[in-house]
Amino acid sequence: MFSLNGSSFLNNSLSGVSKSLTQSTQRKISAPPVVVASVSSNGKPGDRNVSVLMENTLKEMRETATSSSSSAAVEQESKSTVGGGVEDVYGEDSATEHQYITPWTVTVASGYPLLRDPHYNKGLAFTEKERDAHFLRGLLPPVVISQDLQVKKMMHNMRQYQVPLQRYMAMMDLQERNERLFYKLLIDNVEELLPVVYTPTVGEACQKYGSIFRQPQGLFISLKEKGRILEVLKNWPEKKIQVIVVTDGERILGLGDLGCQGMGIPVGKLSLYSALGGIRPSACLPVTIDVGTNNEQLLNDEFYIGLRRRRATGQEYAELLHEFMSAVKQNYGEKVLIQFEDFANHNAFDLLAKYGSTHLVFNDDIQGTASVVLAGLMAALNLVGGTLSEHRFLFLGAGEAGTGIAELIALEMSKQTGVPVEEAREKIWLVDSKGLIVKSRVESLQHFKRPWAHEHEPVRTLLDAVKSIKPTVLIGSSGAGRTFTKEVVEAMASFNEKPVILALSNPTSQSECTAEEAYTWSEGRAIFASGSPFSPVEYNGKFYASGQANNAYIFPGFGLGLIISGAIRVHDDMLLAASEALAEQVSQENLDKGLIYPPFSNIRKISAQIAARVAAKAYELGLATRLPQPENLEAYAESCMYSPNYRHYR
Ligand SMILES: NC(=O)C1=CN([C@@H]2O[C@H](COP(=O)(O)OP(=O)(O)OC[C@H]3O[C@@H](n4cnc5c(N)ncnc54)[C@H](OP(=O)(O)O)[C@@H]3O)[C@@H](O)[C@H]2O)C=CC1
Ligand SMILES: CC(=O)C(=O)O
Ligand SMILES: [Mg+2]
Repeated sequence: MFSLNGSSFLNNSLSGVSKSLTQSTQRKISAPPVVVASVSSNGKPGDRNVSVLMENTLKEMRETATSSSSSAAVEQESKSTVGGGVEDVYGEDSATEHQYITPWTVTVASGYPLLRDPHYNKGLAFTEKERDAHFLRGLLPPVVISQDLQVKKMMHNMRQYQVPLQRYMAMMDLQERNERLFYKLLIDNVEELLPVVYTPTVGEACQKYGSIFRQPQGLFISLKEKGRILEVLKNWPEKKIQVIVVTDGERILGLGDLGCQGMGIPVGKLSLYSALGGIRPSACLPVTIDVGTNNEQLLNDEFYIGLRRRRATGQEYAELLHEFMSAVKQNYGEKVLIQFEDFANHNAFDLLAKYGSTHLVFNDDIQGTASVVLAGLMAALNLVGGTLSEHRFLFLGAGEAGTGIAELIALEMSKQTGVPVEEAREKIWLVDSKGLIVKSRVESLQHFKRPWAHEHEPVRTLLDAVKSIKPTVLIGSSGAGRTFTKEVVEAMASFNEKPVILALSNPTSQSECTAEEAYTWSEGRAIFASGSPFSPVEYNGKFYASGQANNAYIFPGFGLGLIISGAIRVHDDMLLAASEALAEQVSQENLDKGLIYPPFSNIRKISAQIAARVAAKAYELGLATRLPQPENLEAYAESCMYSPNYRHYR
């Protein structure tokens, strides 16, 4: 924990601040948009104590600068000329060797640094008045344009890039250059840009992260930092963190172990938290835990950015994760949301179980995916008829996504019908890489598969499982592309008037089938949605638009709901509430087009509704700490949402 280390630190550091601020305030006293501090390793930039200290000092020095009498600080300055030189400006010389001093740089972000500060930069949108007030004259060409025109220009430029990765890099550059413009662009063009900052392009970006790496985004916590994670957290410039998305890079989308290069995922997910869910960007912290990688290609890649060793496992892994979880709680408190993302299933379930009762944790792949798929199924019932428990479900893939979804469906069935969850599970079947999960395999199954081992003779292939189970709903969550073959889709279409087919695996290359395949092979009868987006498909002169069954519909609003209610734990009923809220947003017009998800263009409104329902559930369950409960949770959620429009600088 940062300590002022007695009064010597305070005195020495303040004398330096005094001088620097006196100079700043002489230059420009009015309204600095930001105070930037560069400090030694004991005083962290942005540390709450330091910030308060500096803000107070800044205020004090403004008064000092306008006062004709000499202040105590100035006296201190003039006295401290002991160690040589004309003046001991920063108190370096008057400090003994045993005292700590702080190499302060206190500046107002005006002029050139203001243009280089992504939080405050507005580029050509700085007004004439702002250009005068903030020393920007000559640093920008004469034209002043609106943020809307900047958006139009950026979109025009983006559309020139033919290669998706170039668009991704352009977006990342923009995020690093002008944060508000980045979010405005993303919010105003969400359907076009989601595939750029998120799946599928983010997958390619992670694969090539080492080569395209320019600026670090987020915190990298590796085994090298063991024993020092709290210290590392304090290096992050923002202190009021509300959401952390953390990965260890072992199961990045359906692309496998990408080690430290998985960082693209927390960065992408958090940009959606802000754009789609309205969480302030400064409250979001992307983290990658680097325990090595088993990806030989990366280990041999000279541009690889992570630890060049094989993955730590067992105690070594658990200890690092535990230190991280403890440090997060110590640094940010009980109510910071920790979203586990793209961990391999042999760690994901255990981490969720271990920290679910002590931290506000949410596994997006297990829980967020479950909630989004359940919502899609609730909407699909309007097209295919029947209740949830009147359908039969078959999954290809029995990992985090597959068993997570299956469990939430069973829970919802149980709530609707009153039958025990164990009985509800009997309507749900899963296939893994070894075939249908059946009772005779139970001993060799991982714990999360065991509840799904039903009485049935062994079945090796998906096609045989489809023929035997005759599901009404087929869900792909295997990460294995093109596994819904023509025969599989045709079989589904042979005994279902409207087969529901969800190809959840990401990115596009891993999708179990394409939209075109689903519609063509089912003769236009499939109700289809996929994890990564597909363009509309023409079949027999009719256009079919498929929806995107992706947890991006859920986690931003879900997280917002937890935050606005001050929830301290995640509960399954909150996932059900989120599913209901999302399903209700599917209009008759959407359904008429065969869509089981609403368009992303309306996502902020949808997120506010999800947030309101999740928050209401948190209050109902006694898990909310923000009291009293706001009367209108939806209006409250909307009022809390970050807006990327530029602010005016005085
Ligand atoms: N659309 C969305 O919102 C989301 C999509 N996903 C996607 O789902 C996929 C899986 O993720 P997740 O569940 O976390 O991964 P896991 O690794 O936890 O699970 C994968 C499962 O698929 C099985 N499997 C793999 N290959 C085959 C194959 N060829 N035939 C049959 N079964 C196979 C595995 O079998 P075994 O156990 O025998 O190894 C395992 O049961 C990924 O592509 C991911 O991107 C994930 C989360 C959200
Ligand atoms: C969408 C997502 O979380 C995944 O594919 O892992
Ligand atoms: Mg994921």
